[in-house]
Amino acid sequence: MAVRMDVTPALRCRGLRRRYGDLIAVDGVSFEIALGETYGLLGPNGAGKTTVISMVAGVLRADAGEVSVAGQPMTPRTPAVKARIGYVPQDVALYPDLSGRENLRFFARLYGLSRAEARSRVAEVLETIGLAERARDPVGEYSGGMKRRLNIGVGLLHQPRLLILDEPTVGVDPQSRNAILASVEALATGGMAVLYTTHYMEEAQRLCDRVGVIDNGRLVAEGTVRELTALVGEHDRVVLAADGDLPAAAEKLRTVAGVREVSVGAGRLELLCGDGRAALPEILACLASAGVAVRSVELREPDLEAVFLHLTGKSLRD
Ligand SMILES: Nc1ncnc2c1ncn2[C@@H]1O[C@H](COP(=O)(O)OP(=O)(O)OP(=O)(O)O)[C@@H](O)[C@H]1O
Repeated sequence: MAVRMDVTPALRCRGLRRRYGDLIAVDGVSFEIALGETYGLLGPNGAGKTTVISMVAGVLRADAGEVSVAGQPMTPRTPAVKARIGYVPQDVALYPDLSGRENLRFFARLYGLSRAEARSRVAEVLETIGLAERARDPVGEYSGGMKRRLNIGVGLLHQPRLLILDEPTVGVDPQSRNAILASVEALATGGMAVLYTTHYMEEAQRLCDRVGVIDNGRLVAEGTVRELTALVGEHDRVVLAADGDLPAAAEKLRTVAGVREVSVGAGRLELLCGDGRAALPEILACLASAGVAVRSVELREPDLEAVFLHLTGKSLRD
């Protein structure tokens, strides 16, 4: 007998729409997140990421569209569905005079955990967010990044199946940024579905199993990083700083297998290759035989920045 797999997604959104006055902030957004999957919404400031996830989290009414969590439709009358979600907004709402542990205990009790449950759950969460050692200090003395981490901890207290994070690393120091990324990775490995918004393509590349590229309120592409970079033609760029007769060397390089284009600048050669890594040994041998001294080599593989530029004609960065 065939085994039936449960393929109900952790989250399904269909046709989400929202306008603010004349501005259509979100214009028919649909996507799904599987159990244990980390899905990134990647787009520049103002693309509509916060509006999408506020609707997903049930804190903003959609003008149209549907959200279901683990197969259950979400409506204002389904608090049990909301309870499966941990939503971590950009704004931090914590009590500065209370310690990190006291803040978490307060929210745990608010979520209805018993005193004993709260104590053990708070201890677990402090480990997950890497703040156990600072748990006794008042939150007013925390760095911005530590406050962000504690905010994520609040979203984890009730053990949600789906964690929604809205640009959790914006304005955060590098140490906290790393701690946040590592926590998300650990949670995903533990089976949590994660919806992560960011305008940092490095974060999307590191964390996300699949990425939805959002611009002007629309999803313009979706897929794994590999699938998305294939959209731009999968050309690697090899940039060499070199001394010698570069125009003559460029002529020779054009005959090397895998090299598609060669351009020459002052002390610099730039090559487009199908697979830069594979072509590199022959490129270097060719340059050596042409009497060119190579000072540095840089291999740039296509990234999500290139994908975004390709799809929208704009840069992700401001
Ligand atoms: N309450 C509001 N009233 C009017 N316009 C709004 C409101 N909230 C958002 N907008 C507008 O809707 C669009 C989408 O905003 P949103 O915050 O969802 O984008 P975002 O991708 O999350 O950007 P950011 O990275 O800056 O948070 C923007 O043009 C924004 O100015």
